[in-house]
Amino acid sequence: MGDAVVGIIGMGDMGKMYTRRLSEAGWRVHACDVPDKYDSLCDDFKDTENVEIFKNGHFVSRSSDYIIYSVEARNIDAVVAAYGPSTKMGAIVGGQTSCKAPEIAAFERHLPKDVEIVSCHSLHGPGVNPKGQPLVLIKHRASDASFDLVERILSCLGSKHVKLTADQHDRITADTQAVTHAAFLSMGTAWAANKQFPWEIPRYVGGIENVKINITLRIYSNKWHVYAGLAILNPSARKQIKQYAESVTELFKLMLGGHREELKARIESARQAVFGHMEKRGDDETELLLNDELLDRFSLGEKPESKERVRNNHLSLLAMVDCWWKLGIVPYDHMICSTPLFRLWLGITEYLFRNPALLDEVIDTAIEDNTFRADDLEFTFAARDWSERVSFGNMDGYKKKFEEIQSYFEPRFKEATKVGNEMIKTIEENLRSRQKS
Ligand SMILES: NC(=O)C1=CN([C@@H]2O[C@H](COP(=O)(O)OP(=O)(O)OC[C@H]3O[C@@H](n4cnc5c(N)ncnc54)[C@H](OP(=O)(O)O)[C@@H]3O)[C@@H](O)[C@H]2O)C=CC1
Ligand SMILES: O=C(O)C(=O)Cc1ccc(O)cc1
Repeated sequence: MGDAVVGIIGMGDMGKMYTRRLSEAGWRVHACDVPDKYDSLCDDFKDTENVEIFKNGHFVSRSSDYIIYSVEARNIDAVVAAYGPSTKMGAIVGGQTSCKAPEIAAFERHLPKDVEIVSCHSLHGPGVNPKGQPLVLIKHRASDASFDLVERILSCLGSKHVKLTADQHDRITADTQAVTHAAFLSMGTAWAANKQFPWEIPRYVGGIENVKINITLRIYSNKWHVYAGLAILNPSARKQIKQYAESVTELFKLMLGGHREELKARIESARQAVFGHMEKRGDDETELLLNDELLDRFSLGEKPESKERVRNNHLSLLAMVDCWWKLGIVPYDHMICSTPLFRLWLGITEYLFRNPALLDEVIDTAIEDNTFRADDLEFTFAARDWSERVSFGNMDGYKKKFEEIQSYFEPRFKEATKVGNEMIKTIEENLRSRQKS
């Protein structure tokens, strides 16, 4: 490989994943975490060729040609302030944080002027194979040659390079990530509030419900700071999450009031705005992202004996499409820059909205069936509460709530991660083979 040394500051899940893949591809990697983890990191990487662990970011910065900050978004300013001035003259610096506005601001504030800036963002978690997944690259302050070098270095991930500005990145990820997480966080909050493990209740098992359960558990098994950072530090995210909470509230009020025609008309307008273009095309691309057989395969619980699907009003999905409509978002426009969770989320909303019989059933259920009222009430409270914590920029409040619910679901994480990984892998393979054919 070339002579360039890659520096990684922050050896958490993402930093380690990058270090392993880059070093396997033959790049020399200089890495560090906080000084307390020096010994354990040295131990972890003692047999890994091409990797050298350093005590802190000064040593990494002064000796590396492309330095990637892979730390918590909320710490980015302090960490760049500490190590940025030690950057090797003429080196390139980037970051892996999920929200670029604060990262770029920190680079501009603290890096010497001779240092170039090319940032990145892998749009998947550390446990997902990066091959074929989108990797956003941001040429913020760099020559073409430096940008080419970064592309060459990161090409070993096998990801799809998506070139954006920092601003475009934040607007798209607010649509794809922040609001998607808000929906799943709210589902988990409602289940915990009602003391449910949804896979243990027969009416929750199967199809769309499997995706809801697996993704919710996947999110809660992760670190709070990832989700807090990308929601609270991204200025566009607040508006999306707030609209989602408003859509949930307004639709729930229509259901409670028994306003069938109004509910129906509103859902139809949202459907037209988000999925209407597909009806007009009639080509292969309009095939559904997900199907029954695929959706039914990944369950944490036993499927009930009776084949009959249990009705649900799917408030969380109705509100998502309502929210996209109100904000003028066409989610398919963001596919090039989407995460596996977003594709699954879009997959299940599409599954509902492009099936007229199912959508009619959902409306009937919403108006006539009281079985879900308690769940929907808690879900509505939850969506609003998450939105408020995000709007107030309340990191501590976010952490407290997240960790409380996390501990409720904790006993099932091991199994859920296994099933969730398998689900993502299979569904992604299915999507890929469809794109090829
Ligand atoms: N997890 C995911 O799915 C994805 C995350 N990201 C983004 O990547 C970044 C890293 O995420 P992830 O790896 O999951 O998080 P982790 O918490 O696993 O890793 C961050 C690491 O940075 C360390 N760190 C903090 N301050 C310093 C410092 N001054 N010097 C050196 N190391 C430091 C942390 O130590 P300590 O714990 O002691 O603070 C921690 O080990 C985040 O910004 C996240 O938003 C991007 C794509 C996917
Ligand atoms: O797919 C998702 O939305 C995830 O939850 C994983 C994730 C988290 C943070 C990122 O910056 C990118 C991907």
